[in-house]
Amino acid sequence: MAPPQPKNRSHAPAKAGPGQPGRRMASRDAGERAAFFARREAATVLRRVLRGDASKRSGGSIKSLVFSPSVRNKRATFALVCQTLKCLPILKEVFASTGVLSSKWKKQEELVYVTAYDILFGQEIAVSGSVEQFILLHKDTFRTTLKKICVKRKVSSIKDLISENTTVKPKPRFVRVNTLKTTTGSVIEVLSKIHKVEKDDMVPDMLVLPPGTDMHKHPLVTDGKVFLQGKASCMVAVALCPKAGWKVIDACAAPGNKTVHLAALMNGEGNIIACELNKDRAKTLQHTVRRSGANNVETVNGDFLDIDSNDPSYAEVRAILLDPSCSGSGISTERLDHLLPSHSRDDQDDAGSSARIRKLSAFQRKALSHALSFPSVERLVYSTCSIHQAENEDVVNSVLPLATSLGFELATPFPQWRRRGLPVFDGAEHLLRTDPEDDLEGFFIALFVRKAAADESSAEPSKDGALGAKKKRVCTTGNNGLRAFSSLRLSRMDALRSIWRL
Ligand SMILES: C[S@@+](CC[C@H](N)C(=O)[O-])C[C@H]1O[C@@H](n2cnc3c(N)ncnc32)[C@H](O)[C@@H]1O
Repeated sequence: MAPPQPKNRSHAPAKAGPGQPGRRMASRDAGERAAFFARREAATVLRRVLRGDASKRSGGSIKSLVFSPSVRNKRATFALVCQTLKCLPILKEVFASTGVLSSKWKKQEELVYVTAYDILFGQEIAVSGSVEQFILLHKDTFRTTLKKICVKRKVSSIKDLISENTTVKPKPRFVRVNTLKTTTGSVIEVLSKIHKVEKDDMVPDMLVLPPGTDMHKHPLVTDGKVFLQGKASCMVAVALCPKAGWKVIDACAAPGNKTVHLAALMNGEGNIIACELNKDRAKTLQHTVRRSGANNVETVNGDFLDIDSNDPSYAEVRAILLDPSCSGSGISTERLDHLLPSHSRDDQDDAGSSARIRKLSAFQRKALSHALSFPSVERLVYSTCSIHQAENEDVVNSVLPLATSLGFELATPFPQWRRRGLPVFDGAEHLLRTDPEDDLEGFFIALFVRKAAADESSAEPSKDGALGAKKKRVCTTGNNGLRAFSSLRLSRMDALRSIWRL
């Protein structure tokens, strides 16, 4: 029976020599110490993940919990948490049939699971922690039970047992070049020395790397020259297409990936007000803004709904990006939710989850109506990373009478994109959906454009067919290969045709 090997573990297995391990920490070798601490860090993260999952509250995705500043050995912790989660149903079955999990161990069951995974399936480093000793004491019983489970399920190895429900198609790694700090050309030059790098054919400054490419610690990322942002997420700011110099609100902004993307699209010119309700997430937002080098972003820790749209300081807001809290059902694979116990219970449509979606969509409607009330807004993007109609088409449909009365209409971002909104009302074809099958996450984008602004912009071009003597920065969400903000002399009609396909 071949045990599965851990992936991406930075603490290499250390061979315990005769006479080892010593009883005191000081005498443990580096491998033992690393394993000892990694198990405890992983257990802390696992507890938060499982509690969030059990209560149906989002306690944060596995990734966000692992990559929080309090976790020191992120890589090892991430690997250990994911591997333990993959094995969790089997481990629970083993503990249930052996009956060794007394109330004493149940109090620290996450550490028991992590250690059991690590000693039974991962690295067999025996250290003198009490949980480690407990697992070692029963190791042979656990192995015998595992063999019986394999026989019962008719699989030849534990590896097969574990991969039964956890295999996910690998996706390319998308990265966005932060043009406030560097150029796409220079990033390609650096990355192509070690990876196959391609330019995305639709989103400017987006690069596509092979699945599994780990960029988390790459200097380009830590220096803020590159952001690890998915393609669908990047389509949102490109769809909004704010002009350099505009005043823009990012209404629900943390962690700030779209805020700094907007800043880059605006070439750092103009003013972005990035609003975030949650205090801790507002700090993350500030950190993201600092890392990006954007100096036209003002962060506000507060409720977007409390911003008075009639306050003269917001009278010049021309564009709003509204990416509110949502169920995250479109990025559940990315968030590794398929590893969570609730996923396997197939309770996605139970009463608790419908109530949660109803509550979210009520907030989304309120926030979208509020965004529409800003007097000078010309362009407004509403986006979610949800696949639920209740958070997407239904929200847009419910505000359409208000939007129409205020002079807005739906426009078509990325007209060449095939997958549009669910056909549940006239005009849903303007909406955009992305799907995990497109190798992306499940995102939804609606673009509202104020008719007066569109009409004014679509006035006949001047005699030379250009926007004016000066080169204008023009945003396109159009055809393959076009840059989002190319310094091109485009005729007004051409520009509008490719940008705001109404
Ligand atoms: C989906 S996330 C935004 C992700 C962000 N746009 C990005 O790309 O990095 C939604 C955020 O909205 C915040 N939020 C929720 N309600 C809010 C409100 N009433 N006002 C401001 N922010 C809010 C949440 O705390 C959360 O950080």
